[in-house]
Amino acid sequence: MRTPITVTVTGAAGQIGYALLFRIAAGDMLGGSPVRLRLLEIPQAVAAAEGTAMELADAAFPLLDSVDVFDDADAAFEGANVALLVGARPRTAGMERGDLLAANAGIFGPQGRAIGDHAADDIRVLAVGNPANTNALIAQAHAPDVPAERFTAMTRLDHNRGLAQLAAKLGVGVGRLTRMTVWGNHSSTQVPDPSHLLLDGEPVGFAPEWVADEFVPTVANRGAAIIAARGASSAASAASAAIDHVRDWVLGTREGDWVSVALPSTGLYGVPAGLVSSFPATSAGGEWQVVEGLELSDAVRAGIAASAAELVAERDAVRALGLLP
Ligand SMILES: NC(=O)C1=CN([C@@H]2O[C@H](COP(=O)(O)OP(=O)(O)OC[C@H]3O[C@@H](n4cnc5c(N)ncnc54)[C@H](O)[C@@H]3O)[C@@H](O)[C@H]2O)C=CC1
Ligand SMILES: O=C([O-])CC(=O)C(=O)O
Repeated sequence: MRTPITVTVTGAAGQIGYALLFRIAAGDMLGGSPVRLRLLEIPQAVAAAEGTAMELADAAFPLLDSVDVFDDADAAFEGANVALLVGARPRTAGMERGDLLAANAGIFGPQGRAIGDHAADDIRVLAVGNPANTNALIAQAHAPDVPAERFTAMTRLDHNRGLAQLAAKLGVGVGRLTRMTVWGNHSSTQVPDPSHLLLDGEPVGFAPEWVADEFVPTVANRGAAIIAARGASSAASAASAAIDHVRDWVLGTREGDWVSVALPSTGLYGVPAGLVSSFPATSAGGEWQVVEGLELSDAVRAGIAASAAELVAERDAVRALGLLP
């Protein structure tokens, strides 16, 4: 039997956690490797996480080696090869963006430190909890001994939402489409960009008016549309996107395709170095490589700059609160 891979999931008793854990345990994320799950929750939600652990046992997944529940980050990240940071402080009525950033810095800073102190040397981190990009940056800044590029944030749901809209527009299955791109922050300033899309390997053009007036707003506001329809934010689709992100990172992206990943910028495409921003990227050998040299329209270039400015403002707000080392 292959060596089990240790996966720590925070916010395990939440709605994304409930969808995510069963997919991981079923073997959807790690190419058939056995998995050890370590679940982190706040003390009030530990009982609920224990209940989910009981259900995971009852599903009798052949690849599930063990499930342990913790309310202590140091213990939860011990030996972790993959960390899925899903638990976050949601925005509540009357809460300013600065309050939200501060509350989450109080979660992601200590978790970053615990990852640096306790995780395995090959740790790979995906921040899902919002504001995901800045939460990834905060965690990364608290783990200086871990290579910065091991900290990523999730824009794969936006990427997949974009693919779904394009497939519907073209009247084809999503499996025939490659090279969708999302740039920037996982927020309403994100830049969904279909300009490099291929259908069966061939370029497809879209009217700039349709892209600007329908496609971009539909993808960027899809999270809010789901909340309006469901009365709760996207959960199973978010879990599915997290599975896609980690699977592609560990096992590699498809030949000829790329995906959207928020990772620490090296300055490419004018995004200030260090910000965790979404780029088109391929993965091979367990490492993301940003796709370089793409030609960008003026609209996309301006959108990337505006989304980067929002990320700078988020970073500076956290820094001003003394929450970045
Ligand atoms: N990046 C993306 O594309 C998406 C991100 N999200 C975000 O994912 C996050 C989770 O969403 P849901 O599962 O629907 O929320 P939820 O509220 O159902 O669950 C969150 C869980 O996190 C736990 N938690 C809070 N603080 C924690 C801490 N310090 N350590 C461990 N656990 C902690 C809570 O007890 C709760 O069980 C939210 O921030 C949401 O906005 C949601 C959809 C898409
Ligand atoms: O909008 C939200 O609150 C949840 C989210 O990040 C998304 O669905 O993209």
